[in-house]
Amino acid sequence: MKKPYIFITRTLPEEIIAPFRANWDIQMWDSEEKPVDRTILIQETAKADALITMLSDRIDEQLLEQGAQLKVIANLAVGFDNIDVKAAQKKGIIVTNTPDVLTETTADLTFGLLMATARRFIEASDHIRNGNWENWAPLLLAGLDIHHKTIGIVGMGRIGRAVAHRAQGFHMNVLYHNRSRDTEAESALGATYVSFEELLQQSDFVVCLAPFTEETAGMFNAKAFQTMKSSAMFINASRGANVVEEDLYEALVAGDIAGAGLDVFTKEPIANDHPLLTLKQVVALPHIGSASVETRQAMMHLCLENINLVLSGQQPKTEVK
Ligand SMILES: NC(=O)C1=CN([C@@H]2O[C@H](COP(=O)(O)OP(=O)(O)OC[C@H]3O[C@@H](n4cnc5c(N)ncnc54)[C@H](OP(=O)(O)O)[C@@H]3O)[C@@H](O)[C@H]2O)C=CC1
Ligand SMILES: O=CC(=O)O
Repeated sequence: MKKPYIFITRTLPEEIIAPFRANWDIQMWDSEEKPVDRTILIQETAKADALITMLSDRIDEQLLEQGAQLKVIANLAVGFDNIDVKAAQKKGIIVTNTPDVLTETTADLTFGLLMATARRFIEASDHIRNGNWENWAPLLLAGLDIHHKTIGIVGMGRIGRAVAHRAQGFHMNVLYHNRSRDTEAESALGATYVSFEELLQQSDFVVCLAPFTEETAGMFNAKAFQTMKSSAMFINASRGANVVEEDLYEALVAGDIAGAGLDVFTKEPIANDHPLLTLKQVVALPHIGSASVETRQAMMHLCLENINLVLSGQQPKTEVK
């Protein structure tokens, strides 16, 4: 019998893939960093029983139309805004993602990014490397305190709750905003539910962890930044398109807010001459929220496990509904 054909849109470590080669015919795009050519992806989709995709791959209706025998798409991410899930479901194709296994790692990075922005880690490191450190000085690279401040989390889901847990350790006052209240998070984390506007008005650190959807697109715009305290900082670790980047730039230049920590951008990779990158009060990271070796391996294992379950007629562990 013909083995199922699996196409992976980036090169993943062979030791993770190897155990599956006995039962599956597996091909990988031959680059770890460069995205697969669209034409190749279309050709591969036409042959594949399963795809492992990256968040940078656009899986739209046109592509899905080619998937004559495609049964499952395993996205190597918890976010799935790169996939037209409705179109996949219409074709009977199951979509899976990688929740939970990346929650703590992404929360670590998000809180670290908040700290790096507030305490000016990157500027401080550059200060030494550029040979500018002349002496200890009373206000040299003085930043903002984090402990006992107010953090406002927009998107108090799995990662948001894990960030709130870290904030508790810093004795922070935790506010959150979701579309619906999470009373469990309120009692477990001492978090207070507020409207989006109240969160913006009261928080010292506004942290975006809501997924990219039609509702969240551009929710951090000029009005939002003008509602924030001028001493507050904005941290985004979910999706760049939740932010109007031109408005963020203007807000930082005008002093409407004090700084921004960004792991995600509307266009990734962001151009290295992007105006945001010219501002010293911006800490920018190349979308590395879940990037620990252990977690990326766990995400790969989960993708493979989901495919295995679907191809053997069972329910995947983490289907996107
Ligand atoms: N930087 C990185 O590398 C990573 C980024 N991510 C991003 O983080 C996101 C969150 O992941 P995770 O915590 O697992 O997801 P969850 O689904 O657990 O949490 C998302 C939260 O967002 C809330 N939400 C949804 N829509 C809105 C809205 N319109 N306004 C306010 N809140 C909203 C949801 O609550 P409710 O439904 O009640 O509104 C929910 O609490 C992912 O979608 C992904 O984009 C994830 C991993 C790594
Ligand atoms: O951005 C990363 C994800 O897992 O979603």
